[in-house]
Amino acid sequence: MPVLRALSKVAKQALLTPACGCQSLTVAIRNISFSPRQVTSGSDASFHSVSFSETDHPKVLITGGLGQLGVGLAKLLRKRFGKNNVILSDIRKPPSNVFHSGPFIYSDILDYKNLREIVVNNRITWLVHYSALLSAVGESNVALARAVNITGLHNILDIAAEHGLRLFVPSTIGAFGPTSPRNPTPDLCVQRPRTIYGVSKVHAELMGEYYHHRYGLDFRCLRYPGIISADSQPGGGTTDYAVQIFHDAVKNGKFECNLKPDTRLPMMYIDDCLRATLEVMEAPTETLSMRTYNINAMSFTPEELANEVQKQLPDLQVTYEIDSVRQAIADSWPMNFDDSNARNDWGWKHDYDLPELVQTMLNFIGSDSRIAQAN
Ligand SMILES: NC(=O)c1ccc[n+]([C@@H]2O[C@H](COP(=O)([O-])OP(=O)(O)OC[C@H]3O[C@@H](n4cnc5c(N)ncnc54)[C@H](O)[C@@H]3O)[C@@H](O)[C@H]2O)c1
Ligand SMILES: C[C@@H](O)[C@H](N)C(=O)O
Repeated sequence: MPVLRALSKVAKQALLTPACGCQSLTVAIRNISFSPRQVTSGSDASFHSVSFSETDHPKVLITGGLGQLGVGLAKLLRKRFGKNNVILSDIRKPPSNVFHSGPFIYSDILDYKNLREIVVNNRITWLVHYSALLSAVGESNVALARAVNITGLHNILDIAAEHGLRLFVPSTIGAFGPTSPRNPTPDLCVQRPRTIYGVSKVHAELMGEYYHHRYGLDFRCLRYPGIISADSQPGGGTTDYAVQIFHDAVKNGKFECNLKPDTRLPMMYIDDCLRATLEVMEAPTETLSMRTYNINAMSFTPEELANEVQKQLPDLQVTYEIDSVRQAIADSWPMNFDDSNARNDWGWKHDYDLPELVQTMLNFIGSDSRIAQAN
């Protein structure tokens, strides 16, 4: 007991003044008798208990890493920081190529103790929080979406604040709703989304910014548009059609679209999205005038995308069978995204517009299916 009391005293003394200048705070303790969930001051990562000066590179944990975006991000970060400095995690079993490409670990974000153990044992300094249920799948299981997207986020925020991590949480065009300005949608405006996904993402933006101002958490957030990738499948979103069209066009020459032909949404090729994520994580604190930024590349309708694909594959037949849930969601989302703050503050610039996107996707999927046919 005296040891615990002494440790508790040391821990209390270590509490510093939060960024807002208000009194030092201890975040609620979760089952830890002598280690208060303390958080330290300043809006920079420089106070970290394991700071970048102690290690050559950040030590990164990616949650929900087996979805559409995580594997690609791990590849990019491993190139930059070294294979063993980036740990992918998920609750699913990784395919063998992913398992053998670098460290993988089981992590359920609803298990706070397990998360904390991973962060401590691996001396994590950056946390990229990708676990989520996306918009369409969230509407089919609201209770699970609420647990993963909201309760899970609370665990992540507390772990990150307690261990002085730099935390990236993606938000989305889905964080806006029918009463937001839709063409274009600025960073700061009314946000009244009508999906559990959108509500949970607005909550994440606000909680992250609150922890930043109150406790000095180095929280960074980008609102991604719909992301289009060739080698990874989307996980139940409203923008999935813009990935599926390429696979169906190459394999069957036919595509049935579940959104109306004139549904305009902001979109981005995955390489731009992952690069933006790395860039905002590496941006010097003083360049960030905000903690949540819109980023964008292009904006198109299913009809415009189909026309561009048909320039390469003129025989492609496109029909429309509208999914009412997805259509209602899409109709409430931004048509165009104003990302001027990201461009001005930390130099965001996309590489892929619609023609390059289509060419790249067709090259990738075409060469993949040629390899499959040859085998
Ligand atoms: N893909 C897009 O178009 C897009 C656009 C905007 C924002 N985002 C955001 O980017 C992030 C990654 O998106 P994605 O497309 O890779 O999503 P995804 O649905 O493909 O993958 C999410 C992953 O989370 C995992 N997961 C679910 N419950 C979990 C739990 N309890 N613990 C740990 N992991 C769990 C799933 O197994 C899955 O692998 C998400 O937060 C998403 O909201 C994605
Ligand atoms: C836009 C994004 O957040 C995701 N692709 C979805 O449609 O749900």
